[in-house]
Amino acid sequence: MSNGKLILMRHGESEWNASNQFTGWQDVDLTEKGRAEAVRGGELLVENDLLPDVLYTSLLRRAITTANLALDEADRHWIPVVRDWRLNERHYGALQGLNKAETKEKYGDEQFMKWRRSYDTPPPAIDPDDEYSQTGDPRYDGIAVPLTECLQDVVMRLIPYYNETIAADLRAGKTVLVAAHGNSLRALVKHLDGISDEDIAELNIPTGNPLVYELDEDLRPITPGGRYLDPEAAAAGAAAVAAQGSK
Ligand SMILES: O=C(O)[C@@H](CO)OP(=O)(O)O
Repeated sequence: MSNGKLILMRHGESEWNASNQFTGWQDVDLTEKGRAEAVRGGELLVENDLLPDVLYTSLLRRAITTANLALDEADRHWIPVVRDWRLNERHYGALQGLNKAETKEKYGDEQFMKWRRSYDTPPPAIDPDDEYSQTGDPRYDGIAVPLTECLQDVVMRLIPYYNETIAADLRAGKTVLVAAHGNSLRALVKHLDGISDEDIAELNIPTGNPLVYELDEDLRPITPGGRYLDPEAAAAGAAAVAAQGSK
């Protein structure tokens, strides 16, 4: 049997994407534009004959709602769902809730980019009593809720999980939809494409645009970088993410 296909989908535009705030584990909703992106994502799945057999999501509303809207559009609302905190966005520590442009202005370009895109420098830790901390949130019962994470931390929580669960479904020939986040998907793409710790800084994932990977017998991408179902919108979307922080 040939391997299944892996479809990665970042959630549609969220309220805090629109207001340019660091989000991380904060559970914000989609905007109307984000909902429309999710529905368009579902249409693209149908147009490309890519109907998921199973859905993996984070525990965050923006990914869950994006998947629901896309799957409803594709008439695949009924497929099995696995939700796991390991697909959550990178925890943004004490930056959660802060405006990106103001943060860049206050700390300068270099520090801003280090916090946003360096592989191994986490932002300052959040106070567990901060209004934007997730400590004590019942959905994370039984796990050590992070107070901050760098991308390397996400790789270390996510890739073992991917290897045990999603990879097994792919080997069984399933078409797998992963609805997740900018930085958790950057961690997964880094692993799939073997991107270096330095080069991953340049990779940005657009909202609501399915990215499809066909995989060989070792689950390596047949086409490096995969294929966005709407490549033009993906290029514009990735450039917009890269430019966040500029006013
Ligand atoms: O705020 C966040 O959680 C992420 C994704 O929206 O932002 P960035 O692209 O700056 O890492």
